[in-house]
Amino acid sequence: MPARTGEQYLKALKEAKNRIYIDGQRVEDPTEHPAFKNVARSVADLYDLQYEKRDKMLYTSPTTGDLVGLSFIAPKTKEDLIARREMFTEWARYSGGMMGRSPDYINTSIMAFASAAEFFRQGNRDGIDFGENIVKYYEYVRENDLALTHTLIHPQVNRAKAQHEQNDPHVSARIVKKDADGIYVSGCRLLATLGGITDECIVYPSTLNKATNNDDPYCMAFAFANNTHGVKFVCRESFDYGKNQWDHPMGAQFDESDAIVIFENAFIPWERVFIVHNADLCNRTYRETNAVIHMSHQVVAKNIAKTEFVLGVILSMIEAVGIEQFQHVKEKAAEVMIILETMRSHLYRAEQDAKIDRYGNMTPDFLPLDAARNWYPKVYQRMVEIIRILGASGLMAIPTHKDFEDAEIGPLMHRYMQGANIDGYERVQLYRLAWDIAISAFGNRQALYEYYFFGDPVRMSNVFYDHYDKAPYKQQVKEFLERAKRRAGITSVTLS
Ligand SMILES: Cc1cc2nc3c(=O)[nH]c(=O)nc-3n(C[C@H](O)[C@H](O)[C@H](O)COP(=O)(O)OP(=O)(O)OC[C@H]3O[C@@H](n4cnc5c(N)ncnc54)[C@H](O)[C@@H]3O)c2cc1C
Repeated sequence: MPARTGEQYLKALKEAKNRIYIDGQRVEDPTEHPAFKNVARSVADLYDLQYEKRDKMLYTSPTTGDLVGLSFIAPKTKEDLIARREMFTEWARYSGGMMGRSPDYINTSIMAFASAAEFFRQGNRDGIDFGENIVKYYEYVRENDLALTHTLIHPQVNRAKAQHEQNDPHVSARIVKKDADGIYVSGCRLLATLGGITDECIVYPSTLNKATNNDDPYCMAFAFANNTHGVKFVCRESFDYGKNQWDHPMGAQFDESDAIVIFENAFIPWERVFIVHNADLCNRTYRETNAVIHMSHQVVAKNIAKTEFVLGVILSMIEAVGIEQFQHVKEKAAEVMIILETMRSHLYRAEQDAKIDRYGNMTPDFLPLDAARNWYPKVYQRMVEIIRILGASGLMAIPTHKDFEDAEIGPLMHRYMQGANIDGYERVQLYRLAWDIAISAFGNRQALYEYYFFGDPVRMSNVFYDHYDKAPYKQQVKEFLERAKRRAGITSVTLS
């Protein structure tokens, strides 16, 4: 089947009857429910965008010849990588980078997993070829253009203990039974962003939390349709308050929702299982399949689009209230410009230094992408802080559209909310956008998302440190000190 249209996506979501819960109630139809309908519409728009810009966003499927989404491509050349990045950028720009979980994020990972089928074959058992399973699943998702969410982490019960050591070892999702047809899973996993409105979910091993063999029952990778019997998605309360997009420009369109996923003896057929009872494979999955690199490529492209958008908001605010001549204002806007240019440099270096990996894919250089994904969680916090510093009271003097419509106070708002060269109506709309990025529940969730979505940045930085090639730099210093000793005519010091 060729790439989906928005209408096809919405129809499938409506018909799936996934078990989604919010605020103590089952959601019958997310395409009509106030917490999900607007963001579902945004995802539908992304699918439609693939057709509006088909030359940039679709490619010919190697198996069916249909035109499918370019985010699924297994890149073979640098041109493929660049084309894929341009596709990521198109989707990211639609939301100003505020939809972290547009489907391209997961699409890149299943492409990498399928390319690395031999990695999954290391876990083959009982006549089941896990490598074949992942290849077939990738092709199924690509040909049906499905939207996927994923869950990586165990519930936050007691982080000082492994899963098998927990007081209640049945909290985190685990394999409770296996038979000739598949596995049965019970327990809980976190945190499925977009889970309320996706077609399927993948349970992945964590990128950071390494397990021992004692945790084997928790060590698995599998996929399932969201309407699988025995699966529930419990979504957090919505930050889409049912307002119009003028009042809530972000929350009313892009609140992706985050869901707790609960399994109650859920049956997963073998063909959807990729790793079973195997801590060793789980610990190595991301690095050895290169999935983390392809996902980082999407993330960095998305974050460049996000930085462009935040910069645009900051520059518009500066102009709106005439604060451009102040030194610290320029300095702060320049900070965001420098973040943008630095992120671009990371991306371009990663693409420029890309190489064919052991699976035959043109794979970006991980080091600059890894640096960018370690850095952005911190600098994003600074970007929204800059919006707050430059916005000041303007971020609170934000009457709603209804205020502007009111016969009595509307004219007052037009006049008293005006900016340097801008009418009050337009200025407030701009500042409401800034508020929704930097102040609102939606905006604060974005900041938390950027900080944590790829894993705990503290532990990520430790992994970065551990893998970094430190020897050349220590050697340089050693040689420098040796030279100083030679020049000073010192050979050794005798301790008295
Ligand atoms: C908005 C949002 C969306 C997300 N979306 C998804 C998603 O779609 N899919 C998904 O799978 N996950 C998602 N996540 C989860 C994300 O992967 C985790 O938040 C991240 O891996 C950190 O894990 P945690 O939240 O369990 O924090 P914890 O691991 O519980 O950490 C809590 C605090 O304790 C510290 N800490 C805990 N253990 C250790 C340790 N061993 N060493 C050092 N410090 C430690 C951490 O530094 C942190 O400060 C999302 C998270 C957020 C906030």
